[in-house]
Amino acid sequence: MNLPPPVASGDYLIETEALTLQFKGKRALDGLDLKVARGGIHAVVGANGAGKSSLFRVLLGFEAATSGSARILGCDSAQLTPDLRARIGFVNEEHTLPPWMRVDEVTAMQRRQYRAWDEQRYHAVLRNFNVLPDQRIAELSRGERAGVNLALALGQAPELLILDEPTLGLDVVARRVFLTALMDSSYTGGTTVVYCSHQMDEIERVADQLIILERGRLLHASAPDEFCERMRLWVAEFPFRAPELGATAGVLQTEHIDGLTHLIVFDQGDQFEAQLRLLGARSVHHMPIGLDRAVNGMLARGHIGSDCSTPIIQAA
Ligand SMILES: Nc1ncnc2c1ncn2[C@@H]1O[C@H](COP(=O)(O)OP(=O)(O)OP(=O)(O)O)[C@@H](O)[C@H]1O
Repeated sequence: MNLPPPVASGDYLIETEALTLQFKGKRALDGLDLKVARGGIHAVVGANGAGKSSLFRVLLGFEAATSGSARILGCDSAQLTPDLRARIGFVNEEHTLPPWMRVDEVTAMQRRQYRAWDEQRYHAVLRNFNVLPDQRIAELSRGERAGVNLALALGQAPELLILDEPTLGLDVVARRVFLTALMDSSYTGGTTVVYCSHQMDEIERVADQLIILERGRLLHASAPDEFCERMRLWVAEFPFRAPELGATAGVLQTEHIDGLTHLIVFDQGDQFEAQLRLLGARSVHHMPIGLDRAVNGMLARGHIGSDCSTPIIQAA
């Protein structure tokens, strides 16, 4: 793999410190400390309104932080030069391309603008969409527009690619193509990908690093497998009334199903069984859970509609 030279400040492509973005009456980012190392695919997840898009907007210099710092490719986000911008690709859910331009015109523009333009990579993605060169952007379907956007971003051969819910509106085949292209550009093209999505199946497939945001703060960061290994589904049978377990250490979510108590639990070892037995459980067993359920359990506790909105864990 042919990696570009390292950036300043260790080899973190993204670094934020106590980053806060305050709107009237709302705090989108709340003292966020985040480091994203070079290489791989980093998935940012969080409930609606957790601050994912706000983070991207501040990092790319589209929005000024209220306080704290945000650095991207070693440079203050508020001071990005055209040269640095050329090393960053960005795809957002709105797929904002000039609607009046033809696909071939937009492509020619990008080809001129980016010195590292990779024609092969561009066509490898675009050929999966039924897009004609003389079609105007406004005439494309939402999914086709997403495809053109991604092809353009990957053709740019960026050092860092930031994608804000890019697969919204894509059909299953297009989504697979998209994810394969992402993995290919990360593993063979040396692009570091930072990707935000609500699709856990996608993240499970492609992500090397999972970053969980909650209300503008970092709740967790690790490899997805590592995160799942720390989560367990415990199922206990209480012959009499099940005790209230919501406040028990590690318990993220409690459900009562067919007379059994189901608990999603973080970072608790075998002593958790003894704890449940002490509380009167007759039978207890546990099993691993997938990423979807694990993230769901983690986010449910701090969710805006939840009874318990205090985060249970700090960032790893
Ligand atoms: N211009 C704005 N004015 C006021 N509040 C805003 C503004 N932009 C974002 N917010 C608020 O900041 C919070 C974070 O928004 P953001 O778009 O970053 O969330 P998100 O994690 O991307 O959410 P989603 O998953 O729903 O796209 C939300 O509560 C949102 O209402």
